[in-house]
Amino acid sequence: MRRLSKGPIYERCRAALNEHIRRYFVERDLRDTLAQYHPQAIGVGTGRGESAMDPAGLREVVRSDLEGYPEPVNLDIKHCELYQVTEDVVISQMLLDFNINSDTHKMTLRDSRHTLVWHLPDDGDAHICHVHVSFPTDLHGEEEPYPLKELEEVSQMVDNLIHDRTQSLTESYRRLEQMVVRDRLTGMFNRVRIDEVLEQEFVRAKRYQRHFSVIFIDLDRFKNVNDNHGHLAGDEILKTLATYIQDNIRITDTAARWGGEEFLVVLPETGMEEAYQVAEKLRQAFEREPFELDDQQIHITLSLGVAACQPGDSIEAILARADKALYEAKRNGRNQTVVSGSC
Ligand SMILES: Nc1nc2c(ncn2[C@@H]2O[C@H](COP(=O)(O)OP(=O)(O)OP(=O)(O)O)[C@@H](O)[C@H]2O)c(=O)[nH]1
Repeated sequence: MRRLSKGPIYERCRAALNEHIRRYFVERDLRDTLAQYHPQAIGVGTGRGESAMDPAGLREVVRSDLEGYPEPVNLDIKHCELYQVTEDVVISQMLLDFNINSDTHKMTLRDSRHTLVWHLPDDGDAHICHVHVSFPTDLHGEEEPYPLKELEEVSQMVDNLIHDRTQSLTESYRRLEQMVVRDRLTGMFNRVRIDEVLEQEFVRAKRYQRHFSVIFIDLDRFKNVNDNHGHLAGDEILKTLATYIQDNIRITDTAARWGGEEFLVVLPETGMEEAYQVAEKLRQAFEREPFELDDQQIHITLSLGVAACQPGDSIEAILARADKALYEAKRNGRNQTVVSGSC
């Protein structure tokens, strides 16, 4: 634990502490005060003991304090120190004298110690994770009334808790993202993700005068497969094709299920000629792959349409050309690759 006297962490924590003093002791505003507490904040003293070991308990103590005496509190901050515990956890410790003197309340408290554990995330506001208040009147013998050491342990615990929560949030976010950008059946990216990739590729190609190509891939006479062998068999073929495409493109290429039995591959840094070769390699190898359906071996073919980004293009125009090329491939008898324009 290191005492802070200057630097960005010091300034940030000092500003948060000043704000806390204003909200808690001057404004006495419950909502604003509670907004500075981390949802998992616990604590409150006095002495060594803690009276609120759960977040709801702590909030209740704050509420009854502020509602019990809503007037600004006269206070004299006699001493204030900040200690850094970890990269984003700081402890502030203040020694205060209070003086409340109204018609209904009269109280003077000297040398009250307020210790707060702050979490200062890189990407968010500072929050109070732990509060400890102690009054010297609670001193028994040699007992340490301001247990910094213990708070260090508590802050470590809070730090771990926040770390765990962040991890589980990241995991939930990842799962959610998977649900949003992945196709349920094949596990491939869906339209949402490929649209983003197209956008990025398009911007990059335009800015740096680079090129890229796209390939539409469509199963031939797939309806027959569904009709003759059932929808589940059709699903298996879609899954096989998805894996097959993934396994046969470069790591820098992105493939997605565009919809139904149609797939799209985006190939950065790839001109028409090269994209055509990729498409043909996929087509020829897939044609050779036999499928075992209802004790029959069948071969399924692909039709492919290729287009490359040209100067003055738009994403819609590139996709429209690739789609037109695919349509040509179907019209010309299927099981072939057609490029839009010349290679
Ligand atoms: N099993 C299965 N079939 C699907 C899925 N999505 C689309 N299909 C089927 O894909 C077939 C597409 O039929 P069509 O558009 O007539 O195309 P096609 O039979 O492949 O004929 P061409 O494209 O002209 O060669 C339909 O039978 C759809 O039901 C899916 O998720 N699973």
